[in-house]
Amino acid sequence: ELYTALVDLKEVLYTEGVLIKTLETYIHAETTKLKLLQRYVDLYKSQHQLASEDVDTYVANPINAYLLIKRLTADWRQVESLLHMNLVQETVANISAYKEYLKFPTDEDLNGAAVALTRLQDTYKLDTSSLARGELNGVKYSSELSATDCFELGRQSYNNGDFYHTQLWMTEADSRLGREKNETIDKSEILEYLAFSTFKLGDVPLALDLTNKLLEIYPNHPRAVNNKNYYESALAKTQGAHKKGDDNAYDVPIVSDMPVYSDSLDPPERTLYEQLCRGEVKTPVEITSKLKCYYYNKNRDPFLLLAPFKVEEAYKDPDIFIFHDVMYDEEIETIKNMARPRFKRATVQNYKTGELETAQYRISKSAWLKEIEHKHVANVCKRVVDMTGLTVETAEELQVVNYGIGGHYEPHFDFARRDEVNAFKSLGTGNRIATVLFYMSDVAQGGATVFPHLKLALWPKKGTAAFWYNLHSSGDGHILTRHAACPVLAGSKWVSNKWIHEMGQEFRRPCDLQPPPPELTI
Ligand SMILES: O=C(O)CCC(=O)C(=O)O
Ligand SMILES: [Fe+2]
Repeated sequence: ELYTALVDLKEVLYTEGVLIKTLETYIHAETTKLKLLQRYVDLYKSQHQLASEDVDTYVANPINAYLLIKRLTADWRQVESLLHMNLVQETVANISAYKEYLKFPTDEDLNGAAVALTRLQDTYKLDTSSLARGELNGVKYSSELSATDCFELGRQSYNNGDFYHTQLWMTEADSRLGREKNETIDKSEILEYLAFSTFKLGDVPLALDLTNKLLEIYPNHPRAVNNKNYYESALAKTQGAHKKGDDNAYDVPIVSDMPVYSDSLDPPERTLYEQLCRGEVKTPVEITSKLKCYYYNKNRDPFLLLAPFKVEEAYKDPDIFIFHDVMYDEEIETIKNMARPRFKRATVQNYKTGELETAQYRISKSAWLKEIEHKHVANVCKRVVDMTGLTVETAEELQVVNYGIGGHYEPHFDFARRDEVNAFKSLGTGNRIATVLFYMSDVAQGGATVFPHLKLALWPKKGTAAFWYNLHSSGDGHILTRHAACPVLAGSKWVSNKWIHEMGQEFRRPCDLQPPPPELTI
């Protein structure tokens, strides 16, 4: 599960470096061996040539006789030992040994990275050709993808049953192949996947066309021959149906042309979420016109009188605040270094069973840090008290999160809903009353925290923190605090969460006598 965070990719890059060195060493040894053999051959040839010119004279000479025999005994043993030298075995053994202590990505990682790319493609509406050119939203970052790279992306999508992206990437592979001097993949392979995904998406005439193209290359391709027959009969049926006026045209499974990631988001929420991620939706002016920025010192802490918090209101009702410069670079470095070796793939609580499990809708790595472990962690927690006026006695430990390629967290609530099994029960401190979300990095592109119901996007800025109450003062969950972490498009995103619980806040945030409107609770 390397694709879940960028930190691990650095280790993979190191592995690649070791493999390059190993291969170079092997090639060097093999070249030296071949050069030596070449030298023997040259020597043998020149002597042999000489002998062949006048065989009788040559063998009659005792020195020549001696040399000839020596060449095929002592010298030949050297040649044989060179031939026996098994450099391949040695190299392969070395590489196997590396598997013990170097990080190698798995096929699951490859699939994860491919899914992440296609997710970015959808969320940020990236067109396939630009992506293949190494461009992300018009910014050229990486090297280009070859036809075979595009083909592999298509194949991964195909294996996931995602025919929409199979078609996109196989089409791109085909057009790239047409421009390649040294072709990196066989056209017939592309055509086979392209035809089948096209068929699955319901375009039988095009699938037949593509299959015919494949048959031009390999007239006896067994699967293509079968498919051609199948498509032709499907089309014949269709034409019959048309004549009969049957509108249900094709006798083929027509799958939806857009992939379905998770069933938890209703389509309008997904649309808003993605629009916010792309920065296409702005918070309504009725809200933004009421927002203020100010200096703040709730606890009248003498230190804070000198350096009060810089607060920016991001939303009103529910109130969402941005605190500027509340985590220092030194603290961020400490926290990152402590988290790195403990990172685990982030889990989510199964809503029905209460079990923790990994899920496609939350892809990141996270670790928990205790206050007692380092003064920097303790200072950050103390700051949370000053910022919020709440106690952190009952809060969870600091959760550090790193998002890698396409890492994201789809819309969710931080609090536990009434019908959730076991949520936070073992903690015995009540529900998550408030969230403080520290941004520990800037993000080159993507990675906003968005609140779809509020049409609000918070863009990560290193050292700032967002703060909001998840619960109404009645203790009911606030439906409008639903939020998400958009996929990271470029760069690496680091955040940490301090989740503050209900218990102990009785006098700090008194309960309201007025219950909230039912439509705002969940
Ligand atoms: O990373 C973000 O922007 C939000 C993270 C979040 O919502 C969470 O971890 O609960
Ligand atoms: Fe959250």
